[in-house]
Amino acid sequence: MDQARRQLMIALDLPSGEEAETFLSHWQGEEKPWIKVGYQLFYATGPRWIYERKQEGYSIFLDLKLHDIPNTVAKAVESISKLGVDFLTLHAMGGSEMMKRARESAEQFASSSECRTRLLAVTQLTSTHEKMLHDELGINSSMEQAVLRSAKLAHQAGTDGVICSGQEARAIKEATEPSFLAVTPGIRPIGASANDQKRVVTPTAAIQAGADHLVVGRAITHAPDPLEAYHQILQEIIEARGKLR
Ligand SMILES: O=C(O)c1cc(=O)[nH]c(=O)n1[C@@H]1O[C@H](COP(=O)(O)O)[C@@H](O)[C@H]1O
Repeated sequence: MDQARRQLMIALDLPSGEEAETFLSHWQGEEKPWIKVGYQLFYATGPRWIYERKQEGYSIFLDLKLHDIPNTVAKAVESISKLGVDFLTLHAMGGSEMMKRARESAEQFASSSECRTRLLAVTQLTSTHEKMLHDELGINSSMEQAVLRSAKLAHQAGTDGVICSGQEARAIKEATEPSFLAVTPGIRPIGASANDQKRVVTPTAAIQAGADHLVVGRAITHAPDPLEAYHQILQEIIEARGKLR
């Protein structure tokens, strides 16, 4: 898979396995895209569907945003690791002990170290803005400080990277290390509606900020021609990468 395709992940926020498969048939004859499966599709289909897609050769990001006591999360990671998914999310707000136990489980239950499920910690959701952080969550720092605090905690606890907005990707890389993954949802091509997202950036801005992967849902899934929308974003990634050199 070329670099740009590896970087672009489609959030398959769709209601059933059947609809997801019909949607993915747009890519027939092309390399399989990276797919992210979140609450809606996972609760509709379950682990078997994920396992089957993995067997078909999809790279899968399972976005279950685990957040519970350390033992419960460790046991969940144990079950999920057996599916062989590539990425899995958990909330950094669950704390360092929870994240460490998750990492231990992922290592223990991977069928080999190359296929260990990589753990990504959610810092602050991209639907959160600074006023919400202060007024609703009781966090009295700036958004960047709050995100960096979670990212450093996740890094120390042994996660492979974080979910953040492209607005914070650069600062996270500087505060941790370049290989610590910055995966950025809240991607909006110029002119696209932000919907419920608050901290949005364009594909170009995310690449310029050093994002490793871009998660794109509605800009592709709701497009009249999803494959064309996917290719337009791929092209934008390729051009932005070209300008980095
Ligand atoms: O963990 C995620 O993937 C995630 C974290 C976050 O902070 N913000 C966020 O939007 N996401 C997910 O990324 C996708 C974004 O979808 P669109 O807004 O439609 O592009 C959704 O599937 C969200 O669940």
